[in-house]
Amino acid sequence: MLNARRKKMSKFQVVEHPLIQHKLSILRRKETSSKEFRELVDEIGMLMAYEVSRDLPLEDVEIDTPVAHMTAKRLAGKKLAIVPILRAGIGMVDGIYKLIPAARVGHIGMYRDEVTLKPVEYLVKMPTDIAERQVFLVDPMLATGGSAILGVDVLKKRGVKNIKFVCLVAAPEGVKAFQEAHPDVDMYCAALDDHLNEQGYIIPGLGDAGDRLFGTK
Ligand SMILES: O=P(O)(O)OC[C@H]1O[C@H](OP(=O)(O)OP(=O)(O)O)[C@H](O)[C@@H]1O
Ligand SMILES: O=c1cc[nH]c(=O)[nH]1
Ligand SMILES: [Mg+2]
Repeated sequence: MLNARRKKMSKFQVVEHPLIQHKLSILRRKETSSKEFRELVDEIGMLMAYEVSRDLPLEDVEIDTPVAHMTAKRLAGKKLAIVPILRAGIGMVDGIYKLIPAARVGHIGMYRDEVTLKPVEYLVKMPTDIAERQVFLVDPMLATGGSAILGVDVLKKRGVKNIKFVCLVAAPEGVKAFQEAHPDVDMYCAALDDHLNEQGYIIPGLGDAGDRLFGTK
């Protein structure tokens, strides 16, 4: 069940903004170079951040413009962190950072074992006050869901209570597994694709996001 029809299920939102959908189609094409791929992931990351940050609370602040005094708005209290799942998640950080420069960045290193498709954790580095921050956990791909689920486990183990997961391409299998494991974490993606193939790749997908970003393999 993909939507939040049951009482406790998290939100699952496909962000259908035309700019995101246009850029995603270029991203998927096999002819797209690593340079273009990096630029597009950066741009789509920024556009996704616009949607994901829509409900951030505001507070009043007194300011002076050159001609008058006014009560303006600023982001209230809640501190933010962007946490990419390495490697591919790194590609989404800068775009979000540009919009929210006060955020801190934590890193979770993980790769998928090619045979078992289970995630293997190799690095965790978080801001010391991560438990008090709202976290955007980012990774372009949600396939079986194993990496994102473990990413949220890592954050919850460190006391983080407010997490949103942001990806570009999701498979239905991964969405289902994620919602079952973490029904309290909202999910945002740019596309919900059809299925996983036998090697655990998203179909139609875009191939291996990490390899395309960094020109490996
Ligand atoms: O939902 P899952 O089945 O866990 O698959 C998704 C994971 O696979 C990819 O990472 P990969 O293991 O290729 O590592 P990389 O980013 O270093 O290439 C991707 O960036 C996700 O982290
Ligand atoms: O299709 C997929 C699945 C997992 N990881 C990727 O980079 N691509
Ligand atoms: Mg990879």
